[in-house]
Amino acid sequence: MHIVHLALQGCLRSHDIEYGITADTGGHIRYLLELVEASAEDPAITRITLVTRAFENDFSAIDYACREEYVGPKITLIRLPTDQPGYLPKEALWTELSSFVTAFDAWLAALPAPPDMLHAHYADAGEVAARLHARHRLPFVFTAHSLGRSKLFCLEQNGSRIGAATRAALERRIAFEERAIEHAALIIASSRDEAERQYADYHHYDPGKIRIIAPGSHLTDFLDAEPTPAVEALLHPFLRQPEKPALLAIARPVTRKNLATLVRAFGECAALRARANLVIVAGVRDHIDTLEPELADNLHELLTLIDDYDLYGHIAYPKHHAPEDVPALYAWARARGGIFVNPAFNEPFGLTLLEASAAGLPLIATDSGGPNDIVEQCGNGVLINPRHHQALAQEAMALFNDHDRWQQMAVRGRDAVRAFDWQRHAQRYHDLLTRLRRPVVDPKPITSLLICDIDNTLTGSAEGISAFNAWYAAQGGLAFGVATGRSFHSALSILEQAGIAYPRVIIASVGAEVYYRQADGVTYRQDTAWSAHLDSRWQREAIQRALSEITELTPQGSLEQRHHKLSYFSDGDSALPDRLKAVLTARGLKANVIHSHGRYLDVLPLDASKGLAVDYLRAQWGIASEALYVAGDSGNDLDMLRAAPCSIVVANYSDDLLDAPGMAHAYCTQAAHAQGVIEGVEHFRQQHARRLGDIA
Ligand SMILES: O=c1ccn([C@@H]2O[C@H](COP(=O)(O)OP(=O)(O)O[C@H]3O[C@H](CO)[C@@H](O)[C@H](O)[C@H]3O)[C@@H](O)[C@H]2O)c(=O)[nH]1
Ligand SMILES: O=P(O)(O)OC[C@H]1O[C@](O)(CO)[C@@H](O)[C@@H]1O
Repeated sequence: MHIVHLALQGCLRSHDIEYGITADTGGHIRYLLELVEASAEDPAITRITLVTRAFENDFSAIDYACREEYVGPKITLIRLPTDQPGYLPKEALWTELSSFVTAFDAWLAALPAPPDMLHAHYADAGEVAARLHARHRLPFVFTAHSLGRSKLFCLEQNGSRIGAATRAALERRIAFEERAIEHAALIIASSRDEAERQYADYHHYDPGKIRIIAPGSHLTDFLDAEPTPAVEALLHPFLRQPEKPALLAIARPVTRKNLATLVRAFGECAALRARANLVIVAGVRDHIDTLEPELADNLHELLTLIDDYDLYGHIAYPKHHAPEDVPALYAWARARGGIFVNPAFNEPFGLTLLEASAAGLPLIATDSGGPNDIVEQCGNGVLINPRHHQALAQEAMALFNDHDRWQQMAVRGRDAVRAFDWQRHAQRYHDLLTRLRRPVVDPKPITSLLICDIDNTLTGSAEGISAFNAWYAAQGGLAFGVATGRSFHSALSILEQAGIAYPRVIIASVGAEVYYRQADGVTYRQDTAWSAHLDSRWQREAIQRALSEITELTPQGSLEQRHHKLSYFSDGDSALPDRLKAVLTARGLKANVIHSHGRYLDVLPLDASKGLAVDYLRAQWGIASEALYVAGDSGNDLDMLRAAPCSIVVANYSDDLLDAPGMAHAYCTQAAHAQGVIEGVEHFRQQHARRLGDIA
């Protein structure tokens, strides 16, 4: 397979990236280079070409006009010249897109065969890919890296003065993103926040086309890093007591990264200044005033704040650093019991958080964007509102004052961050590309339907999953689907991670959403008729208001809240659901309340539950009730298990499922997890065959 990656902005080269030399030379370049390196290891990938724009420059000694650069044995970087010869920031690149497309067309025409897939990185490349798609029907994948709507929203929320030119540039970028989202065959997001919140603000948002594959990082560089004399030489001249713990930030000095709030947090908290140093690594520069205006303005603001708070001797802000200094910078901070801080107004994902975690630094990060996912998965930090500098200072002091907590976070982060792995990313990425190119044809017609819960029903045993996949592949007209409390993206992520066959249908968010797999075998389409049906009797705001007064309920994280699902943690009292229903009824409100695992409590429209969604599907597909199998293990599976005649409870069940009323007909398997599912289906098939035999 030949994959062509398009990435137009910033200073892209094969090695020694000058991060921060321009506002657009940042994480997307690291992401891209590390992705293609991992991608090239797969023998199925025969060739990878990175295509960018050639430009002349006077701000760096590197030649960015050179037409071709070797990146690796299968990887080449091609630079295509456009009408204007000089460097252009991403806001001005749109003027060159037409001539870039013309140059790309000529390059394409000279290839012996068209590439198998295009992959566009960031809005401008997304627009180029959409135009190429219109001409050549080349399928393309889109990775936004940072979405314009989230940025605009954050700037507005922050009360920043948005000039007419900035607004126009953002609106153009958003229009490009809309076109890329509309025409891409597949969108790769890095986090649930990005897939479910950031993309959701777009008119062409189509959740079924988005897959979350978290990036990796060259973690070993950071896991094994040690402080170096070079880093000491960079930092120590700034600091009166370099041995003190440090708050460390590494980010391009763009407004979105909000480094000024970090300086304010430090400058205004005397206790923090007494306790720690502040280290800000914000790109590389020779003269501030020769940088792009946004970078120069932000650096001027930082210097002014440093001066106003008189932070000399307490803060380091080196002018230069080499790529190999970066792991050593984190290690230097770890050796002093430091903390990594990312106070961005919005961070789409945040590669620095992976790097810091691997280096063993606890995190204080913005609660807006990808850090939600990273901190939840790694359990090694706290999220803060990036507008509240006092909260940042308080959290830092609390962590510095609790060495055991610091230590736990450091250990947990180093361990958990290993899940962010480029090899695994590349495997899932290639699998999706292969399926897009050669769709798997589903057997028709569907004669029976198996709906399984995911967690602890399908998952829980790797051998069980292999057996299930092999068994399912041999089933003719049986369609397999899942019904889960997870969101659609979270469900797909766990299925892909666990290596479970792609379901034909996904009933997500406890029955609140239904998605069907498309003919391409990869993407899904949401059932909008089901959503419209749920809308009719759902008063979300009023229900949420009423429940906010119930002290035994604590809302789950914001990503668990869906349009048709409100999720809480309960105090475990089994009488709580009935009390909640009474509270709602007293206000003329109605909802379905589902309690599971003793602590999760989901409030759904009266017409939504796993069971109701399964029944809707059965009716739609005309499946006979004896040909519908459902399998589950816990409380939120109860209503579908009760309703289906072929009801399978896997041996490892919980929530006293079998003692619940209406479950006498269920079959409890001997085998646990996915093996139990196979056993259950076979059991009901044999039972059915015996009955037919008896009748005959
Ligand atoms: O002075 C600096 C500043 C940054 N970096 C490196 O540059 C990368 C920055 O990546 P990231 O923290 O992810 O931020 P962005 O540059 O803003 O990258 C964009 O693209 C990334 C990849 O998709 C996403 O993770 C981000 O959220 C998105 O804003 C990291 O490896 C840093 O170590 C340096 O080496 N030196
Ligand atoms: O701050 P913005 O405008 O969202 O842009 C994000 C920037 O981050 C990057 O990913 C940096 O690598 C670029 O693609 C882009 O210029």
